[in-house]
Amino acid sequence: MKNFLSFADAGDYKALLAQALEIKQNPFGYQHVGRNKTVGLIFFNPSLRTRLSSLKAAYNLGAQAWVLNAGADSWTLEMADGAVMNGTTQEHIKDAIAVMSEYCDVLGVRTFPTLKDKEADYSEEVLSKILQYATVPVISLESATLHPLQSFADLITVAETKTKPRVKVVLTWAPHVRALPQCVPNSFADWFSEIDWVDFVITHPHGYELDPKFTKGATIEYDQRKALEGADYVQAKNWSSYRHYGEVLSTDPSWMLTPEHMNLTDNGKFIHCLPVRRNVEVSDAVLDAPGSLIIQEAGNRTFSMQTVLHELLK
Ligand SMILES: CCC[C@H](NC(C)=O)C(=O)O
Ligand SMILES: NC(=O)OP(=O)(O)O
Repeated sequence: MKNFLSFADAGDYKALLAQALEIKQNPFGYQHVGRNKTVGLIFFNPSLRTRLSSLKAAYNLGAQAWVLNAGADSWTLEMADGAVMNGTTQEHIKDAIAVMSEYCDVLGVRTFPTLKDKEADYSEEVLSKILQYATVPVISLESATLHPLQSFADLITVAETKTKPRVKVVLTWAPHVRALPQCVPNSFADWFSEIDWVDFVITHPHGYELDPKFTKGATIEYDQRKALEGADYVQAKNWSSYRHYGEVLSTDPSWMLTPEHMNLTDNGKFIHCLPVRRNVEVSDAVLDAPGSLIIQEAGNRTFSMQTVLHELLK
């Protein structure tokens, strides 16, 4: 593993999953790997789970860690190569990333999409610059198109709770009051389309089709109720349109997940990456039900990150 940016970087996902389940059972058993190492975390956007679970993962592994909120704690960064920096930007990203690489052994970076410039976002323009200038391995803490640490934690959660050899996993779109990135659903599809013991279904209104490069192997079902029939796991998440880039095409409240929706499943368990707009995306009754795994799923963010750090630092 050189960097951790997508499912492809997981390599043998079965081995990585087994390692994660072992680390979860023995979280302090690998401190020789992190001793005398430093984890750097740069956030260009807000975070609770990713920020805190990454620190916890570093400490579990015996490493030190620092966090930088780009633009708030640091100088205003210039992203354009060749720019004449006589305006409001005070430091070029090429200098900032090269310098931060001097202060850590692995660099985690969160860089959300613009949701305005589809070409820039889907070419991962900012992450590509970071990869170009970093001199240490890079971990995506959610990039412009993917969120691999979240999807890996989701896989850990499903694997450790499933009671059947093969499970039906459904990703359903949910309404929201804002335009959100496609990163979480793209990444969930990037991972769950490839797991050989999962039947993977994506359901959403017309116009919310994700980039086909992530949804190969998934069944796309526009009828949410039909998609939910017999599901073992349901992940709800809002995303803005990929085709009509960044647009909110629907706020249809009938897509909000309720117990009536979950009654269509096969005693299905519920997951959501959080943060969630309660009673807009998903009802309290679903989020707080015995079959809701949202807190266990959030807890598994520590172990997805700790496993990746172990692979990159060992
Ligand atoms: C983990 C989720 C992060 C982000 N959520 C919001 C609210 O921006 C998203 O939807 O990608
Ligand atoms: N799920 C997740 O990544 O949460 P944060 O955005 O709070 O880190």
